[in-house]
Amino acid sequence: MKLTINKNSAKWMQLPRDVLVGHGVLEEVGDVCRDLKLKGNALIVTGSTTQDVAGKRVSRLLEDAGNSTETVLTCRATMEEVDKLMEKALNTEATFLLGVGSGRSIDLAKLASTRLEIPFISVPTAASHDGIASSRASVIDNGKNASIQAQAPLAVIADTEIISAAPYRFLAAGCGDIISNYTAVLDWELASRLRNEYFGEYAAALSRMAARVVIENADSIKPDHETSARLVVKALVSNGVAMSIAGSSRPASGSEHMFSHALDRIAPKAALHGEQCGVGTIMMMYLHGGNWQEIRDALKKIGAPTNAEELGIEDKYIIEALLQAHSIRPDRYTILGNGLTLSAAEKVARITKVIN
Ligand SMILES: NC(=O)C1=CN([C@@H]2O[C@H](COP(=O)(O)OP(=O)(O)OC[C@H]3O[C@@H](n4cnc5c(N)ncnc54)[C@H](OP(=O)(O)O)[C@@H]3O)[C@@H](O)[C@H]2O)C=CC1
Ligand SMILES: O=C(CO)COP(=O)(O)O
Ligand SMILES: [Zn+2]
Repeated sequence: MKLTINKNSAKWMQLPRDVLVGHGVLEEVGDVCRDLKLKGNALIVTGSTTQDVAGKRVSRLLEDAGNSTETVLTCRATMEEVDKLMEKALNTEATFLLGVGSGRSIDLAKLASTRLEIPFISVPTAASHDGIASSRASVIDNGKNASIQAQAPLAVIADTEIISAAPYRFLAAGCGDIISNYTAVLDWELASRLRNEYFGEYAAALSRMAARVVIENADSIKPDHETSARLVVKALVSNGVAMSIAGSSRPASGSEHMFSHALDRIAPKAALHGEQCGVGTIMMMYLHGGNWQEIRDALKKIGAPTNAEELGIEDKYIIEALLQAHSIRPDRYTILGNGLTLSAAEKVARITKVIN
């Protein structure tokens, strides 16, 4: 028997230590820091909207708990912003960072704290993708979108009162990111069969389970509904755990993510990450010969986009992204193989009703 060795696997699985999900848990931020022995100066990384949604409150709560705080407002997820944050953290002698907001603020705090080798806490204000609890970060580096291995948050504080009050589009996008686990795992299995790549049964099972839970509950995921926010946040946290166990993003990112990453590069105005991944999953499931209609129906029930028009992206960019997707990450083997022909790309997009 030939053994496969997980060359990508992390030497140890880095997981958040405290995960708080529920109504009003933001109030616990001081206690969480105490529990984790985080003392001294906190640097809060947030955005112009999210500072009012949660950032200012986090600052007040931490100061009440005896910490001093500085706040930095971010507007772009770039490596230059990471450098600026690191400088600010060093100048203010920050002992830990908090990312308060959605993907951009959390990723910037994640990367800056990783490089400074100090802890960080993730405080999502929207459940738009699984970066809220994972050890991956996405930023623009030298003009290109880069997915980088980083540290996992030491704690995740996901207040469902705040998350359910965010624009519903974010929660629906989070569902798209979770549903995409189905094709990500199919791609991973394929790579294991065709390339003898390491396949992690446990991480794959966890990943599939999160997607199944969201699909089975698609009817009950609704706007302004804390139970929906709680379900989606838990599935997103579980995705972060699956990636940590795998030591890579394989359980949650396959050909459908490569399609989304290609759209980010090509489309003049990209949609949300999870929205693009959801539409990608419909098409990649068709290529896998699976039940793409089930994916489409679930996304429709949730109220997430299922076609180019709903993404706000012209058909020609969908086709171009399908043609370029395989080259986004040449070392990640997927159903896209060495690439689709133009006629195959048009066929999958038409049959699955992504374009007319
Ligand atoms: N680490 C990972 O695995 C992944 C990372 N990403 C990265 O995450 C980023 C995209 O994240 P995403 O969350 O989709 O978008 P953004 O972080 O860009 O947030 C979108 C907007 O939503 C606003 N917002 C957030 N929460 C609320 C709220 N409660 N009420 C009102 N407005 C709110 C933000 O405000 P404000 O301006 O105040 O922040 C921002 O303007 C990209 O940088 C992408 O590369 C994407 C996928 C995976
Ligand atoms: O978005 C992700 C998982 O949902 C992260 O995956 P990537 O490795 O493609 O950035
Ligand atoms: Zn994703």
